Amino acid sequence: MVDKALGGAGLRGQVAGETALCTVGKSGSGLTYCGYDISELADKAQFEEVSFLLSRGELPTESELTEYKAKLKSLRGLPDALKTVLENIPKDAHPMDVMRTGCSMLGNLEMEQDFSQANDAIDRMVAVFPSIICYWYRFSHDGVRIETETDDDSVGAHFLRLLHDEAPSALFEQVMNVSLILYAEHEFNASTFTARVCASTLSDIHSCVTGAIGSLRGPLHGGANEAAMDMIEGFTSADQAEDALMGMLERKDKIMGFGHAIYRESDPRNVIIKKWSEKLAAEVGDDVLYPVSVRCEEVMWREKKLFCNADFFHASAYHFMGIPTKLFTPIFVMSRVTGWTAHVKEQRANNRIIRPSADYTGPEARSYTLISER
Ligand SMILES: CC(=O)SCCNC(=O)CCNC(=O)[C@H](O)C(C)(C)COP(=O)(O)OP(=O)(O)OC[C@H]1O[C@@H](n2cnc3c(N)ncnc32)[C@H](O)[C@@H]1OP(=O)(O)O
Ligand SMILES: O=C([O-])CC(=O)C(=O)O
Repeated sequence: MVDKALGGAGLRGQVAGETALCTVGKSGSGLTYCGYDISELADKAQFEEVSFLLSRGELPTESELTEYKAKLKSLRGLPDALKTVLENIPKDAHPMDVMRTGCSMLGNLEMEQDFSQANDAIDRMVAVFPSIICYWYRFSHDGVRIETETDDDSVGAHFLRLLHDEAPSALFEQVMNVSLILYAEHEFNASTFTARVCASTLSDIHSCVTGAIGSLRGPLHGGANEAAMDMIEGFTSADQAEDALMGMLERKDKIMGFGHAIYRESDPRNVIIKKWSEKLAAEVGDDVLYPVSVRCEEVMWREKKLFCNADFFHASAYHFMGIPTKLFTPIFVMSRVTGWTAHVKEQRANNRIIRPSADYTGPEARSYTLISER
């Protein structure tokens, strides 16, 4: 039964299915993965434990984690045909389009033949997505063909090494770890719903993920971290940021990195990434971007009761780690692939094709006029 008050545009407030993977805005700090609170996971877990949890349903034991990480390490290499495709994508392409093409090409080369192969396909995507984006980025921007098979212990360190050609500091590796955990899963958000709709037709897992990447690309969803960065780096001080923001609000501009479709008062991921952004600011000696970000947060709450979502302080955090803005949303992909694919498996396990109805608002029935008489 649809709640009329909440229903309508954007399917807001309507239940579109069941999930055992995640709660958003219900218990604990407001976000849980398979019952585990996000703040505890971000504080204590490795991203690979979370990835294992989402694909296997339980946290790994120590030996399972060791084996799982060894498997991910062994899957970081790129097939030659995929390298060729990546080398042909222009430098000015959008990195999310590179991810979309990379995932789709992987599906051509390593097709999921039947659903029993899902976990192998998922592990491969988790392991190889950082290689895909960095191989393209370094080839198109620096003119080098990088070796993507590294010995780094974590997905986050692997990504940073490929990007910067050196092992990351312990702090940077930890921030990447936290970031990947925070972005891993979020119930029926737009990109996950895309993946589930695709899965409901019994399509293959690479098609589901390719579609989801397309949905995540938009600035109202994952693309907001890049859009937030574009905005804050234009501000020269906290006071100037406040003036500019007041003007934007006056003009009714949408402020990227603020607001949420489900959370009403805060996004539990914000307090976590904000803390790490502050640590990074101190580490790199920033005295502009972090204070500017904090002022934006204060102004938005004071003026509009709008709060930072997961994306806002990710912008400064990634920037402090020397990550180019256009790679921000691909990092989201590297993480959310775990949530998307868990939903694909959940959809498959209890499937009915997703096919809602529409209220018709077009013309009344009318008869066809021959083209010669129009
Ligand atoms: C990881 C993620 O994907 S988190 C989301 C990332 N996206 C962004 O940061 C983009 C900016 N934010 C937004 O566009 C929206 O807040 C969304 C898309 C996240 C949610 O959209 P909705 O569910 O429609 O928002 P909601 O119903 O809470 O909006 C209420 C009002 O606040 C306004 N509002 C919401 N967010 C913002 C914002 N960031 N800036 C200015 N106004 C806003 C809306 O325009 C709406 O006003 P209206 O009723 O006059 O149209
Ligand atoms: O849940 C949403 O609508 C968007 C979001 O925060 C996410 O996908 O992480």
